[in-house]
Amino acid sequence: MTDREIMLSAEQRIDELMNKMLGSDPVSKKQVLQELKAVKESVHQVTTSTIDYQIVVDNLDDNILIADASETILYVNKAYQKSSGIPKENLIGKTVSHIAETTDYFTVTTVPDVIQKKEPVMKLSYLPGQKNPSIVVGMPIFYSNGELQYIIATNRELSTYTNLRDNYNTFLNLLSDMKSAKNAVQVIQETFTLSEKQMIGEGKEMTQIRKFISNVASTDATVLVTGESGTGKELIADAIYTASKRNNMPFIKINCSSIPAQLLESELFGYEKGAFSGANAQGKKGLFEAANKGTLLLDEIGDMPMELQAKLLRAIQSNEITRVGGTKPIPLDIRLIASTNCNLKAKIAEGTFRSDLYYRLHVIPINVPPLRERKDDIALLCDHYINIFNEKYDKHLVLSEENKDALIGYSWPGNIRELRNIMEYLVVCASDMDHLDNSFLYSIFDLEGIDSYMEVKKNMTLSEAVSSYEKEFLTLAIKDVKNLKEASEILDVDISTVSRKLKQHGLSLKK
Ligand SMILES: Nc1ncnc2c1ncn2[C@@H]1O[C@H](COP(=O)(O)OP(=O)(O)OP(=O)(O)O)[C@@H](O)[C@H]1O
Repeated sequence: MTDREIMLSAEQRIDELMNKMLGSDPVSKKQVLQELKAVKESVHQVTTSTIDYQIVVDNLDDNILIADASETILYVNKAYQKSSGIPKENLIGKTVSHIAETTDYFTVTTVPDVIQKKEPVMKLSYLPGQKNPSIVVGMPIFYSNGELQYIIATNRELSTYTNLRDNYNTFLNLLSDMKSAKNAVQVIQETFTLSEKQMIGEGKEMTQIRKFISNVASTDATVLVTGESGTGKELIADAIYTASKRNNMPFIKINCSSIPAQLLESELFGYEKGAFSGANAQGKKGLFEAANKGTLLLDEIGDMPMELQAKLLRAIQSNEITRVGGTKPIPLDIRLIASTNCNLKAKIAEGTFRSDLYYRLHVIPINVPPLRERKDDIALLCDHYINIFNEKYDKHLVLSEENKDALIGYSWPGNIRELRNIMEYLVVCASDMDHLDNSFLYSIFDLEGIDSYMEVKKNMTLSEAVSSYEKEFLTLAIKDVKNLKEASEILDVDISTVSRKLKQHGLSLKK
């Protein structure tokens, strides 16, 4: 039985009892008491075992109005009275249409529509005194025989939903910021994970860098590694850490440009509890604290926001940090390595990098030259990566001397990262060719690197240079050409000349 049915049955029993007492049949006092006791028990069951829904609905934040099938208002909650400014005594017992006619509160009402349609109705309405529209919803409640019993009308300011959506978007943004912050940090606990990566290069530049690494590794001096992207700055930082006496302590690598600026400070320096909304209630250790006694690599330091540069400078100068929202300095013992592919001097000149920080970091500078300036290493690096990828993909690619000359001639704008990628591509895509033609190599080179390739060819006679240029020019010109006629049109020479020139340079059109 529902609570309502229990109460109705109790009411019915009391009526019967009263009729009995008033009727001609005599009823004993004992009998009356017994009956009343049973009624009391069933009422008690309802009042003690169920939630007092009236209190709940009274205190809901949504405006709630309940009307019956004749539009008569039966109930309004506190929120409704507050937002309408009409006390419940002026509403209860009146019809919705009457209130709509006599007050300006009901500009839009759903109750008559629900009565007419016998289905939920939703409308937008401006309630007096509200800047934003509200969503008004009317819900029908039916008796078990399908007759309309009540209409429950609720309304809520639309801004609540839009705020919710904005909060949700903020939450999503925060989540994606946190994800990118997580990816921007690498924590190395032991050296062996790094030892797989060999540093290749026997040329004078790499020999000097190796010597430098072995000299500085044992000290705690700050190192600033500069060089173009892909030249091996991170590998050098790894080598310094591996050879240092801190190699059994954590090595934390942070890519400053990948952590969203608004998170960088708290990621680096940590925060105290309650420092900002959304923060962990207990506060959090920053990466500086996590790297204590170990090594910290600040990669892409040139992208660090100016405000944080001041805090970083203080931390380096005083060997202590203060968490965001905190006042207590925390002493630290960290070996710092910074790296960048930016020209920090130029950044200082344009006012985006602090010169005092630059000089604090520039204690031991290591500049890694681009690959085009250490050509002696190119063939070694190619062989190194070809071996690695041959083994990985179970292939047997061998580069010819001619291939190596072309690879040495290329200017590698993406440096060793590009070389590594091209070697992987060759092993995967060209190891089944009978002969790896240089024209295939040119076709996968970055055009930027090919342009500079032309500039770097020195120590040649004019006719050698012309012939070499002609070959490369033809290689590029016929890259996407299907037949000799098309090639002759592009080059503006007759077909027999194209054919002769291609033969002379050992080139052929793509099948
Ligand atoms: N001397 C080297 N011998 C073998 N591989 C190298 C050498 N230097 C770099 N590499 C490889 O080249 C790739 C790029 O190196 P790394 O990430 O250290 O460059 P980076 O200068 O830090 O680049 P970025 O500035 O873009 O972060 C890596 O795969 C690395 O292992």
